[in-house]
Amino acid sequence: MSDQQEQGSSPGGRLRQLLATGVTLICPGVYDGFSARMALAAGFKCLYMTGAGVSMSRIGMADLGLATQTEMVDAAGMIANIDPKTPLIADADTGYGTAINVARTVERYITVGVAGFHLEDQVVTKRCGHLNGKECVSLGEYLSRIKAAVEVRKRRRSDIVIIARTDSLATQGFDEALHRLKAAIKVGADVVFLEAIKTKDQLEAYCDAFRGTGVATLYNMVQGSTVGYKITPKQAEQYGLGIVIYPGLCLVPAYLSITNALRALKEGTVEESSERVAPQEIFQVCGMNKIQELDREVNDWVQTFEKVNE
Ligand SMILES: C[C@](O)(C(=O)O)[C@H](CC(=O)O)C(=O)O
Repeated sequence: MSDQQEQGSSPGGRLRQLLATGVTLICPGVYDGFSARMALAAGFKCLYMTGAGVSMSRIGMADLGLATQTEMVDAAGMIANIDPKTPLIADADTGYGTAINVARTVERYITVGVAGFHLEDQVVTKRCGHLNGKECVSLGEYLSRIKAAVEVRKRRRSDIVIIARTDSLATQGFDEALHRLKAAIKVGADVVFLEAIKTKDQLEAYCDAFRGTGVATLYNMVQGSTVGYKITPKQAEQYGLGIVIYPGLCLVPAYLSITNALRALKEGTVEESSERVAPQEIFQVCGMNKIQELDREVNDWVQTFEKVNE
């Protein structure tokens, strides 16, 4: 019996079940197999694949719209399948082109087992939502992206969760941003994501606008951002937010710790570091026991087979 059959639901279905509980879904941002393994070991119910993290870890580039559809799909598929029972929300940026590119992105996210994804209205040469100088496409072009995603979901009989993100708060203001999110919901998106909320008032108005509508609201907690308004998980629950993503949760500690370790090696003080971990401990987080168990089972089977067929 496959993992999906065992759960009686698809990745999208599992994410929908979590959203239906009404409890704020706290999603750590992961960007590669290692960070995903650590988040799974920590027991999170849902993971978020940060595009910024994938861009930096996979191609060594800042979040400036350089990661391709292929790179994003590969990363998402690998992460989603480490533990298929834990749903993955993946960044789909702008969908990587026009409506037909969006359609292909969604097709491929469905195929590789992504549970939900967010699609935004920045121009294709996008940038991190917490940077200055963003540009957004027209409402019509934005909705064509959402519509393409909705159509693919329907044609594939999929229940993948479509999260409509707008970056237009920075470019056109709060009312237009809200208008875009409401329009995206009418087209068929499931969840809204107002990017780079700056103030408590904006956050409250955002939550009020969707309270009682059955539409879950996503909040992007970019810790350390000089732009975004910061809240705690407890406050997120009080606001009634549906999902909170933490894109930098793994990325920032990795940056700080690795930089320190490199500095220590450069300065010749590496041996003094007290925080050593045995390789076995890390390999175990990355599935060593299960892999070796399977290897032993196969070897035992081969031995029995050889004996019987001597
Ligand atoms: C959410 C986001 O799209 C991401 O890639 O994780 C980024 C986060 C970041 O760059 O820190 C964003 O545009 O907010």
